[in-house]
Amino acid sequence: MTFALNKYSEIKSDVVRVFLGTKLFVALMDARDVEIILGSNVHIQKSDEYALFEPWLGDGLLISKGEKWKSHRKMIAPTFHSSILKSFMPVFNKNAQNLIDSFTKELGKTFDVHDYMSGTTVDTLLETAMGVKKTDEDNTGFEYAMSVMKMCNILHLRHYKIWLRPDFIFKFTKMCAEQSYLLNIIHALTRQVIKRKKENFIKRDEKGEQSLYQKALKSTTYNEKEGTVEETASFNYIRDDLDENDENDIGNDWHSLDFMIEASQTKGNQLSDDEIKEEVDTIMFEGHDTTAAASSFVLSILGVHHDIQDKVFQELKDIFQDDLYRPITFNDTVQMKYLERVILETLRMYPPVPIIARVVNEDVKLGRWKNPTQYRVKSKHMVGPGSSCMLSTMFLYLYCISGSLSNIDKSPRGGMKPIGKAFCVPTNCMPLRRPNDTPRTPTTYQQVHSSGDYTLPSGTSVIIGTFVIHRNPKYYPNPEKFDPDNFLPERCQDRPYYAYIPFSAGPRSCVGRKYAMLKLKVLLASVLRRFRTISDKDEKDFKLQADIILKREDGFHIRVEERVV
Ligand code: HEM
Repeated sequence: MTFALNKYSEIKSDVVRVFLGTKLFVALMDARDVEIILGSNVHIQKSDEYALFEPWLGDGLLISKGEKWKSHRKMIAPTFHSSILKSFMPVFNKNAQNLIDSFTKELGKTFDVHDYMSGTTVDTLLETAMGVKKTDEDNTGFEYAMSVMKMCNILHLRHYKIWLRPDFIFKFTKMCAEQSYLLNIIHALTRQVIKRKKENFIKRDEKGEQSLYQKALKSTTYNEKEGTVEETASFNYIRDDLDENDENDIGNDWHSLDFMIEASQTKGNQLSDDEIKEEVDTIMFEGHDTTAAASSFVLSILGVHHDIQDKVFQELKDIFQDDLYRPITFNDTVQMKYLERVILETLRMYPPVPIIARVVNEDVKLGRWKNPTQYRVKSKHMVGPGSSCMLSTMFLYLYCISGSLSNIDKSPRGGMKPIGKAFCVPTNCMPLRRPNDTPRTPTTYQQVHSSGDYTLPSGTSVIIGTFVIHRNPKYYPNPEKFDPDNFLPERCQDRPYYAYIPFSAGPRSCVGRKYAMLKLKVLLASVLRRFRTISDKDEKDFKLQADIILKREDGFHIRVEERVV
């Protein structure tokens, strides 16, 4: 990633294009160009690279397109409404306590915090979004998390080793058998969960219980442009854990999956059992690995910046006062302003989803946001054979995971090792051509210095490099410095909205972002009010792993010390 960033600093280009064979990829680095794509209701189709997820996620929300995506999104978005999320607070607190118990056993040792964050995240998701409780002996969360991690590694390898992409070749590899084995574990869990919840729904329906889904729809409006749900009335039937005796308390038995099942039975919604399964798999994948990476980055980065960690602790002391270890309420999380800035800054520097890709199905003019400037490339910025440019660097990190299936299990967290600079995209230098020219052979790339009047031809795969945009000095004056104050309101106000997109933005943005922020606050506040985290490595020595989800290749190793209060 650092390599990618250095290259970007050298090139200073807002648009970079690459031909892989006849396929055109264009990377956008200017927030205003990014807005043209992400902010649009038209360019919402994911690029072909997402197709490898299909055996796992089917045609779920992450990949689906057209009317199917639109209607499912509309159905699922209300299930992440903040008032519903409040009812998850007791589960977040319980899982935070489990995490603290695990950390207590690690006192004085160096350990990889990602292992714990990953297991906890799956358990929390199962219990909140899916409504499945686990017993103390139950290892489902961990087993599932490990399977997800290994599946990501396989997908990664197929992105990188393009000859493994066609199914007719892939099915003859050992990896295919491993994939089937892992998908069996993953899908068995989702099938079992759905079956149980459906039985519950039928019982509730027979008893004539009220329809929460209908109420949720009545109390919200769906903002199609932003893909978000807005509250039009209060959900007073959902209990905040601050309320002692709420007569509208319906208990904690309702979860996103219940809503989905109920929605599927509601007139006008077409949602088959298979479709529910696809959405459950999607939510479990999207909601797990991203949050585990984000929380692990926060804990290791605070282990480096002790002054910032002390400020977080001071804020927590001010909020909890004499009762430092009491369960965290939703109201407490609203007061965690500094911790929130720490999380936002971590997601800026280490966005769990470092790249987003879309395909445009019509010509798209960039640079509409300004007077078209001269379409130019400085010759010193041209890229010669065997050298690199920003987009190939992005591919480098997308594809630079080496290793065969045999080493999946050997690496510390079931991950593979990057081969770094050994990767090279075959290139040949070519003069800049107008967008509609036909590509030359075999693979070419070059950068356009500014987006100017550039037009993305229909069929282009558009790459949005969140990681690079988040470190652009145009938007963040000192981008390599971890500074939570980047998110003070006065600093945010002049920054383009699309210069900060850890959850993507626009109609296809992350449906679980509020859930993620709430859960991160509860888990992190619970850990940080009890322990001080210490990293023996400096931030500059963090080795970032080019993965579908951004991680540390060297592992998230920290030590924890109990705080003396
Ligand atoms: C820190 C945590 C998270 C981050 C950084 C994150 C980031 C993202 C990003 C960047 C996308 C767009 C991906 C793309 O266009 O390729 C996305 C989509 C999505 N996320 Fe998240 N996410 C997080 C947590 C969650 C959680 C907790 C859930 C659910 C419980 C969730 C569910 C989804 C779903 C269903 C989509 C697909 C939405 C659509 O295409 O309509 N995410 N997320």
